[in-house]
Amino acid sequence: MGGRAKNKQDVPLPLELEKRIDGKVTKKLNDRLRHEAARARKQAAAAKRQTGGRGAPAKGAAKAAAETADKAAGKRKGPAQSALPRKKAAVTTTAPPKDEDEDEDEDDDGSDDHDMGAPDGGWDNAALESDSEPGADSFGEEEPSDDDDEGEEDNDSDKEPARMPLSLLDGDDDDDDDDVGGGIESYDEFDTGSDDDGGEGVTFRDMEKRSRRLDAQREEDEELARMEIDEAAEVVEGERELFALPSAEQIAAEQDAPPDLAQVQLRIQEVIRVLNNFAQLRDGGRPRSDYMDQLKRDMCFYYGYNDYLMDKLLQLFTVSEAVEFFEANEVARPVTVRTNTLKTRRRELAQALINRGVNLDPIGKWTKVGLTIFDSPVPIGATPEYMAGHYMIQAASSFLPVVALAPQENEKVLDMSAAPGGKTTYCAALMKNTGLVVANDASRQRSKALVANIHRLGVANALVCNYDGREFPTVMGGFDRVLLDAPCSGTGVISKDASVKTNKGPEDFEMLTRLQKELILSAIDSANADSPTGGFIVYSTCSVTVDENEAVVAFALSKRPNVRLVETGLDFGRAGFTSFRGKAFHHSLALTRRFYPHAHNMDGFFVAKLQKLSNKIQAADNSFVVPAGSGVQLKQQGKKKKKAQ
Ligand SMILES: C[S@@+](CC[C@H](N)C(=O)[O-])C[C@H]1O[C@@H](n2cnc3c(N)ncnc32)[C@H](O)[C@@H]1O
Repeated sequence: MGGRAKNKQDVPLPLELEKRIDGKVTKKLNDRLRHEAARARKQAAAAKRQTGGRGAPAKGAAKAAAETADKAAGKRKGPAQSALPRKKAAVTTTAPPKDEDEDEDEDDDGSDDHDMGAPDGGWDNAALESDSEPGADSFGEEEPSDDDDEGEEDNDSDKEPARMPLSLLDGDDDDDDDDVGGGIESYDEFDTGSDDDGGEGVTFRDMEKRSRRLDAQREEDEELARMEIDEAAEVVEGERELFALPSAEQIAAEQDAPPDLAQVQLRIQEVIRVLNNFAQLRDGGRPRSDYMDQLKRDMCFYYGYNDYLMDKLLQLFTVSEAVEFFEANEVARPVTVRTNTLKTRRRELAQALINRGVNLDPIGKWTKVGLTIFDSPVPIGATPEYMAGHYMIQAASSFLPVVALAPQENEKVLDMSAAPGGKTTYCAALMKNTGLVVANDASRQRSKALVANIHRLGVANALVCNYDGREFPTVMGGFDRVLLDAPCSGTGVISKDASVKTNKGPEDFEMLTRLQKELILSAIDSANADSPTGGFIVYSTCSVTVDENEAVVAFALSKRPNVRLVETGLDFGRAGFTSFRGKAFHHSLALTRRFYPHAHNMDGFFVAKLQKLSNKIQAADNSFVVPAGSGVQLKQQGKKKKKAQ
């Protein structure tokens, strides 16, 4: 289990690290750093003016201002922290103005910088937006104006950098902006005050002097503004080139060190940024595979997947979308219920639950029986309505195969792997308790819940049995519709069962896909192509891997040319893959539907609908094979028997 999996709470980052994060956080941080640098310079300029612009003292103030700004920006020298990816030019992008650059190497203590910024608020921007003013303000008060001794400055620079009290790290961005504005205002006031030297009356010459000083001041301000803009551009540009993959030594050191989730999360973002703009942001000649390898390592650790599954899932998505998928798997899907229309109507059920204080909404336009439960003061699996069978707690995705199957009244329907019965009972409801639903499941144990649900929901047209689905055609056949909600790896329901992340290896997928292929052939063979109303088979899984979905359906199409894919009737979801990793599937695979937690806010799911066109299969030698199960075979055998008699 990876760090992220163990600790779903977002990770507070040290300021030092926050500085490097792409996007909103980085922008805010950069804004803050620029504010601080500008404020420091302005304060230095103010100090300079205060001393009449007489060189040395102002220089000391400016240097101190720059030092404070740099410290606030986490600027440091010395060896990079072990195993941290180095960011080229990261320091220079937030550097103070030129006249202070000479001291850049001296102002670094760096030992405790991580203490500065670990925000309590976690991985949001709150703490980032807070902690600039106190340092800058205290700087303004603390710095002696007459310290221009280089030696002393050097010594000062070796001192422990002043740390901001943690209590001061809790402000917000607005405060920050206000204070920047406030700084400028007080600067103006201060400056105006300085003109009233000695309380002398204002003379024309004074006015000229003041005017010249104001002009000089304006020029200085404009220069500062230009520098700020240049600096901002430099930061953006710098960031583009900053990230470098860790060296082998750094990776080794990282493996020996305690896990650092924040660092890994940061690197995931950086690598994705590089991969998304590889030509511009790659590090020298490093190939894409180096970045992918690092990304996989980091994501396995951060999200807690084994290498095999990580590889498999990364094949499905762009790296950015893969992260969305992994993130969505860390969040529970909304609780949803299906109204049992054998006993009530959705409106009545909703009213009854609302009367109990339940906060709910319809799931969406695509279903007339689903409700999303946002919160409930009572356990939703123990209300009187639940006990009375007015609803089934059922994932929204689990409605989809039944919607696609669309069983009709008086039909004969097979649910080949039915336990615990969410789909069986939905079929029965759509069929208004008419016809027959054969609810089969190989597991006797799981069938107990199936039977219980059938009873609770008042299903009267179901027959429960426990065959291995692979032998079903030899047991019973001639179904109008067959649902195969196949046993699968569960990669679509990781938010419900995180053990999938680590407990599925190649042998599981091999075993499962073999079983799925055998089951789908059985499901096809159990359907009657001559059904006046049906002849349909729906194959579904709660997995997102291609092996268990498109590849299984493609296999079925190749082995059973008497079926074809048809529209599922689901007007959302993504089209299935028609090719994957160099392998082309039949173009009709686009008719299958994929659902993802990050895209559809429901469990990952796959739905394919097949129509059986004939009960016979034409063999290579042009003879016809009639597999057991369709019902036709029995008739033919009967005919043969009659002939023989
Ligand atoms: C995804 S679950 C079915 C969920 C069910 N359709 C529902 O909606 O409640 C897969 C089921 O397949 C059953 N199963 C596994 N191997 C089987 C086999 N060879 N034949 C029939 N059922 C099998 C499992 O016992 C499990 O209950």
